[in-house]
Amino acid sequence: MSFTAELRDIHADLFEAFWAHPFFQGLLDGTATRDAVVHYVGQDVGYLQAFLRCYGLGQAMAPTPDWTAFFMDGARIMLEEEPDAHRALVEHFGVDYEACQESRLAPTAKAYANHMELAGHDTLGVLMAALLPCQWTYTWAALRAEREQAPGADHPFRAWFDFYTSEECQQLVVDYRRRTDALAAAAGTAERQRMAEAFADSLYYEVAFWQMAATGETWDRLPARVLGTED
Ligand SMILES: Cc1ncc(C[n+]2csc(CCO)c2C)c(N)n1
Repeated sequence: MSFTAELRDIHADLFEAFWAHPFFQGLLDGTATRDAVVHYVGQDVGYLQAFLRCYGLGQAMAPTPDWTAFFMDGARIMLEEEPDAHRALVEHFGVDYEACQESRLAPTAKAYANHMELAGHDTLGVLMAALLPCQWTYTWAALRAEREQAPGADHPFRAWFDFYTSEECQQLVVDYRRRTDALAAAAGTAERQRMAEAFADSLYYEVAFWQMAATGETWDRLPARVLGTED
């Protein structure tokens, strides 16, 4: 079994938790609240900028022109296409995408961004393993939603589904996995271990990011799960 197929198996529970999280289910059935969605997108703008910096760190480690092109193309897609998917989420609530960016990353978003950027100062393999869950979870969950719930053409978040289920995004997952598998195969035991851990941490943070949105987590407002007021 390939390195990434094995990680997918080991962490099937986290993929499931990502899918089943009430915030994501709320995006699917259209019941997500305005506050949660605006907080999510407001935080995600900063997260995406950290992701773009990681593509820069990847560029700095690119061993071949093919790798340079991979990171350049990834950054281009993020700059040109990803914002549209997110614009649809907030515009449904009459909120301007450009206006909703929050000035400070909340604890969970900041921890995730820091984790990815630190991986970008390790090896190319560790960086790729840290970045992979981002593309994989979103495209996997959006395809599953299309398959199981068939959100209609009039779904308020149609552009979100269209982007993450696009051929381009599906191909990115294939490419990410192929590259990560090749790096894992060439890595020694210690590096492969750090790759596995970087992947697991990012996957965990993907679920935690939904939770941050749902609880309105910020530095000033502790989430209910910390305050012990969650029922
Ligand atoms: C918290 C969070 N996780 C994942 C994504 C999705 N995403 C972010 S960058 C990117 C492109 C990778 O090449 C993708 C698919 C998001 N928007 N926010």
